[in-house]
Amino acid sequence: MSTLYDKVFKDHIVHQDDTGSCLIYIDRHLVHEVTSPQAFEGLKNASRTVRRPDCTLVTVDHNIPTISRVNFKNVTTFIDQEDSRLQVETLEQNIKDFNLAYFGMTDDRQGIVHVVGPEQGFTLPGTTVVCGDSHTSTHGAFGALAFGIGTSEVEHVLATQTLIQAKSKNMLIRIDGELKPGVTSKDLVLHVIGVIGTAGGTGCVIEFAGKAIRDLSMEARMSICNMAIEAGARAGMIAPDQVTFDYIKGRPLAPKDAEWDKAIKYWSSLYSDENAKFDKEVIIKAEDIVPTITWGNSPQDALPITGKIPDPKDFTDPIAKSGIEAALNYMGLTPNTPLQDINIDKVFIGSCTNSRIEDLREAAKVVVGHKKAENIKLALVVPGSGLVKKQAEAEGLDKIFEAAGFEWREAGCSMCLGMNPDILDPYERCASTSNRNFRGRQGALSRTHLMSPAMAAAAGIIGHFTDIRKFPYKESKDSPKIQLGGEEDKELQDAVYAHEKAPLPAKETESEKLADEIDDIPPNSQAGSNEKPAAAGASMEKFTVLTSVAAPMEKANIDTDAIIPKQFLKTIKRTGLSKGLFYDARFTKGPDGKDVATDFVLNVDPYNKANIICCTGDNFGCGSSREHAPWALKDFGIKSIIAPSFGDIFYNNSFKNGLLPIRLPQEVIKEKIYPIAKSGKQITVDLVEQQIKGPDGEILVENFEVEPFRKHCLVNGLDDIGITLTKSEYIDEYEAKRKNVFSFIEPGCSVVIPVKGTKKSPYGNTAQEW
Ligand SMILES: CC(C)[C@H](C(=O)O)[C@@H](O)C(=O)O
Ligand code: SF4
Repeated sequence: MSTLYDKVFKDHIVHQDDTGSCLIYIDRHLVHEVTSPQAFEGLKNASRTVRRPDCTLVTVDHNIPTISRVNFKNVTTFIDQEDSRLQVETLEQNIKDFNLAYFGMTDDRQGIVHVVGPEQGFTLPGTTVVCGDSHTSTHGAFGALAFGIGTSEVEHVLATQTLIQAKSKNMLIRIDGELKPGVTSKDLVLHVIGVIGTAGGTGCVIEFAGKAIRDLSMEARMSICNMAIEAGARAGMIAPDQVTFDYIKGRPLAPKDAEWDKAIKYWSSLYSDENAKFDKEVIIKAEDIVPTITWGNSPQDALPITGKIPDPKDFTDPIAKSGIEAALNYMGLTPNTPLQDINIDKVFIGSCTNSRIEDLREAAKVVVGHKKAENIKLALVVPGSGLVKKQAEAEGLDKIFEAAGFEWREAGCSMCLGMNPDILDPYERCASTSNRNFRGRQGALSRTHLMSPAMAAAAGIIGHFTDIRKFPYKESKDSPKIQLGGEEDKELQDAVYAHEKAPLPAKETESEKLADEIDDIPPNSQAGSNEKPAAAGASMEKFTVLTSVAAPMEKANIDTDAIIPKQFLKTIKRTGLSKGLFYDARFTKGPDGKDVATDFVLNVDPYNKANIICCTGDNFGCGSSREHAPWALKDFGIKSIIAPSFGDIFYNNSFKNGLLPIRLPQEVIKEKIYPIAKSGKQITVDLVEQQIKGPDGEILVENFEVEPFRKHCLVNGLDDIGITLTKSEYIDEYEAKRKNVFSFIEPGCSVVIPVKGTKKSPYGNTAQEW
């Protein structure tokens, strides 16, 4: 009895060593400019090549301006921001150096990686899909095992086409029944995150199932899996079905003819067996979901549009209470204000969550015949790819938006993250279809509220948040017919906070037991320590015993945007990031515009020299896959972080950089470690003994958990690309089998056709005009 995830994982195991650590094969690797420069540099330094250029597809999305490209000549003249330009130029140079398939800015196929992959048929059911980007979870909508990775892992995949992975837990989220009119997949996923919390899926691969999911289009399914990462999950998956097959058929990189038939046969076996065991199950009734928006700085701060801003007085848990107070303060909101009374300044329709053609159609249906409200300074519509843009223009959607005063742009990440010129000014409030409402996400001091495309468009027309079910649609014969739901408000408003009070019970199941057993196996002495340093890459500083003061932090959901804000991601190096660490918390601007240090804990003696962080709140390092977060921590001198739970990608990235994240029960941290941290006394983290000791050598934690393979690498200072390359015979063997059994995914990008009017080349890259 296997789950969908179990099946896909099993079919990709290249090798499993006696520590239980698995080497899995990666079928599809998407690459963008932000998380790849250091990876390519690593390859070059080690004289390594890209193992499978045919499995590697590259585009540019985060840094590019979204203004008209009519006068585009090349990125050097087109991109004004120096650091953005350098990142894109570096990417283009790497594409040439490694001969990779690339959709550049003159190509209609360019766009946000997570829009491009599915659109091209590069993303296929049952494949493993990775990218140095957390929203790679999007591709799970096809029944692919798709997850974000850090830059070290990008390098690992480029060099070996594999990754070292531990098996995650299985979580089922079943949505029974039917969604009511006016309720979209974005409302559904925001509701789910509101209910389970941003740490609800930690350590799990979530399978979304149930009638409400089956009824959704592929694009709507993608919006759901896209945000699985916001629920803390490693990945989100939906079993492929006829809707999936119909979407893929005929796409440029999809299998054809006999290979198509062979593919369908395999893809049809990809579902969770009837009695398959899930470690966690959540069942939600679709009828209970109403249009949902966020109010705070975490995607779990989701409320029905009929609700009101929470009141900290209603919360007893000190972390939840102070978290709400801080969010209200940042967001400029007053407790108990009805959401629909809140005015906005800007609208952003776009991002890898909601920039596909169906999203634009939904927004256009709302906008048609209306004008944007007077208080709206800017309403941006940014298609997810050049092809989405073309399609929308063919349908006349651009004209509808422009007639209403909305701006129609070129494809890119745009204001989702603001690594490009599209940003909010300080204190501006935005109705946004993106996926993260973290502090400063859309610009310094920006205020982001997440919602569906129809709700964002409607807010742009009315000038404040509004219930789409009451919106006065105009002109369109196919405007949705909507009836309002019954008594939903109070109960729903409470339901979405359930996660603050009672975390979901996690029963010990088969896979958990297996994981525990694997943890008990002693480290494999063959896995690297006897290798020659050149092969095994003994390049990391060793971690054995560390004694230091621990900087106390009493906060949940410390996201990687907070650890290192977006402006510091434009570097092409791994070092020099300590200034950016917790930048918005550590610095404020003085009257002369210069940075002035705040009293943030890491600025204050003795914690300004701390090597350890002790955090009492859940989910440290949630959000983005940026490896810049551990790089910045390391640069500052932090070597270990103790917290009740971590964002999965951050946890992984930390080990790759010689940092030791330690998960401990919250009570243990609060009772035994936090008071010592607060007192400014030192603690000792002993990785060899897996113990934490107090200032007088007393044992505070007898045996903390760490996977044997990770411990082995840290204690010996081993980089795992070297270790994996010693297993290349297993990779060869797997590839031979893949060629035969999974022949339908073999062609990959080798069939990418170069842009018109240029020379042909095997991967389309050398043929492109830059
Ligand atoms: C830049 C990239 C690492 C990041 C991510 O991983 O998510 C970005 O896409 C984001 O949305 O924050
Ligand atoms: S979340 Fe935003 S910044 Fe990240 S990949 Fe998606 S669109 Fe780009």
